[in-house]
Amino acid sequence: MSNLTGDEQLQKEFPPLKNNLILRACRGEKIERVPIWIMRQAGRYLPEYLSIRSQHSFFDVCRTPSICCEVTLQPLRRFDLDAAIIFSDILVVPQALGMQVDMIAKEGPRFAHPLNVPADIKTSIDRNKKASIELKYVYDAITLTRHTLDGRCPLIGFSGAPWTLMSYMIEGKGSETHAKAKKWLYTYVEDSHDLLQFLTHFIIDYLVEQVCAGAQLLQLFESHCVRDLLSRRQIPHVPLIIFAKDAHYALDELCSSSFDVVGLDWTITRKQIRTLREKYPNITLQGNLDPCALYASQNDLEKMIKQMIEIFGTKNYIANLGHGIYPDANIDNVKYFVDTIHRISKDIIKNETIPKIINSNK
Ligand SMILES: Cc1c2[nH]c(c1CCC(=O)O)Cc1[nH]c(c(CCC(=O)O)c1C)Cc1[nH]c(c(CCC(=O)O)c1C)Cc1[nH]c(c(C)c1CCC(=O)O)C2
Repeated sequence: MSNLTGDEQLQKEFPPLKNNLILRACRGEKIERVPIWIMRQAGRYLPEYLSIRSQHSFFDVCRTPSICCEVTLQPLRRFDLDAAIIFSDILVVPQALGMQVDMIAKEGPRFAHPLNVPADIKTSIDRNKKASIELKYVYDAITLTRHTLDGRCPLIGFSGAPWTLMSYMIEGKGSETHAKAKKWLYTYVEDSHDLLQFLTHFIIDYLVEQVCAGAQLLQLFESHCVRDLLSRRQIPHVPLIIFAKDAHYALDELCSSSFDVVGLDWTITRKQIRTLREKYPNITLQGNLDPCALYASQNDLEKMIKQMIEIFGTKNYIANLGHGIYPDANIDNVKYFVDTIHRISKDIIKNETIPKIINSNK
């Protein structure tokens, strides 16, 4: 393991951290309230984000550190969040490798030339590209944002996982079935393996550089099947979160791999959560409120939040949605979600400690 954690980051003289709740939750330490952040917390449900997007394209926002920093901090001005996540997208990686990706309004990302056959890898991907060079704008944005945060809370870096990225590179856009990408796996076994291997190395360099630039946690997005790709690699010591959407069949694998935190999507049932809690008491779980719960009345929302905290418990837990927030989310309810998680969990933790103090005085 590299010794990067404290020392190299300190050389950048980042301001001291005032709120390390989420880092403590990742380590299963004592916390005074449950930490919360929201997937896609910077995004289209915020008018101030839409205002920036009316002047800059999506990838221009990602590539301009000052604008990226501004957008990253927007949700923190409104809500009492316990982490910031650097504004970017998982598809900056295929871009860095030489593929053209455009963000089309109301449709999502589109690749100009997706991979159709293995021969396309040679023409579309430049294997000499280095994550440290091609994605420097991300590291600059991370360093600037960490300074601007002024220690308010930790900054999360992220990447798409290899199979998710490979799937996008082949499908050329989001896909329900991933049939084209899965067909590759069966038809071009060696080429698929080789591409995944290459992406794995590139992504690990990318994550390491993000930590060097100031990222204090990392989240890996794997929208499909997952295998533990990081265990033997040199990721500097920051907590690693895996969020694997639709991975209900792989939860055991995720919990027994080398991740510190397993993010659960909103379809994971209470029964499954209870089982995971019993089997893996030292794994921190993250999630998993249905993003649609934000459409509910605050009364109903509070009930759902209470239930969620009851099932997850307050220890080894990071509250979040079970998927990225939707563009039509109700902003008042987002604030209510964040504040209610804090309020309810604070009360529970207080009540848990009072009887112990009384007992110890006896
Ligand atoms: C698959 C995937 C992508 N991007 C991402 C994933 C993995 C998570 C998941 O499964 O949703 C991850 C992502 N995308 C974005 C972030 C920023 C950080 C954050 O606030 O969480 C993160 C972490 C910004 C974004 N990425 C995108 C937007 C909206 C684009 C816009 O501003 O026009 C944002 C804020 C666009 C995007 N980017 C992607 C899609 C499919 C889309 C279109 C769908 C949509 O519109 O929500 C690829």
